[in-house]
Amino acid sequence: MENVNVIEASNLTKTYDGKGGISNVTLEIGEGIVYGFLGPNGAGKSTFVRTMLGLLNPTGGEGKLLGEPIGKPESREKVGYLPELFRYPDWLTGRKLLESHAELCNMPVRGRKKRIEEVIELVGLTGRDHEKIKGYSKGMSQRIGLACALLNDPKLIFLDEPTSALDPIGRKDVRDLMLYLKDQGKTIFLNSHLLNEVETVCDHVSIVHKGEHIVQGEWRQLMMIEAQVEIVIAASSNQYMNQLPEYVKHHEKKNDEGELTRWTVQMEKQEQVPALISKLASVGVPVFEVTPITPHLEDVFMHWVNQKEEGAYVDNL
Ligand SMILES: Nc1ncnc2c1ncn2[C@@H]1O[C@H](COP(=O)(O)OP(=O)(O)OP(=O)(O)O)[C@@H](O)[C@H]1O
Repeated sequence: MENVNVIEASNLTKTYDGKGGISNVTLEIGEGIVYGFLGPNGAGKSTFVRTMLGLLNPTGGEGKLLGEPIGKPESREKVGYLPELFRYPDWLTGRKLLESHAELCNMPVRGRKKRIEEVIELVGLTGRDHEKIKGYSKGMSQRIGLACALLNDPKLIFLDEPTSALDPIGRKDVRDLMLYLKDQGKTIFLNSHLLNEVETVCDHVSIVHKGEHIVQGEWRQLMMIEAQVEIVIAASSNQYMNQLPEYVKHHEKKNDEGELTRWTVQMEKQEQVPALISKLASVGVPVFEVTPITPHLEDVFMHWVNQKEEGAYVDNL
């Protein structure tokens, strides 16, 4: 099967009287990807999504959803959207809201009831769907919003900060739902300011900051901002650790564990890790353990923001 891009943006820009918004976003997202659009409040995430959905007119560039130019109603036919701030008529019950949504999106009458049951179950509102939205908690409101976004069985789903109003259990439920949708082959575009949320569910990530598209790539690769490892060696080899090769930027003894000692060693690149291990082995240092140290998520984020500010070309890793 031909691999079609589900989302395409080319220098897409939307500013408000020349200010704010988001500028020059270029990206391509294939089918079945969970894509994280990560940035702090005000970075331009909602502006980008609303522009892609044709709710705002771009001030520059182009975009396509499922092969159709943005702005055309066809581009939205198989798209679901959970806005960040939404208000539904709260005198309706959850079920009535879904029924009116089914009407709005022209769902065939046959099969509607079944689909409504399905989404109610999917978002965990079974048994609460006959209650008025007025009495829903924040978490339940978010769930009914998700149910609306999924009702038409979309191929592509935009979720704008879907867990920001939720407690840890609610967050986990939404995360599990995203993973379930991914398993179903859906493409998900997730706006989030939560590093940890993006890390848990997204394969690919864009980092956005102050209206700028900073970097994009596989999250695994974006995380490799430095190569830091913990090494456990025989205590008798400690002396050698003061004569490490030049590419070792920093090293520090963590603790003594009887016959063994634990060190942290920092290099510039991941590729230098095997070289260091060979070097240690070649001079007879017994290495018992080498464990990569994952950088803090905040450090990863700031690393890429600083790179951009220093003018480095960091697009498309
Ligand atoms: N309608 C508007 N008129 C003027 N400026 C706007 C408008 N909407 C957004 N902005 C500005 O554009 C920038 C990006 O806002 P946007 O809401 O897209 O960011 P965001 O990353 O989604 O943040 P948040 O998660 O807080 O909504 C901000 O500086 C914001 O003040």
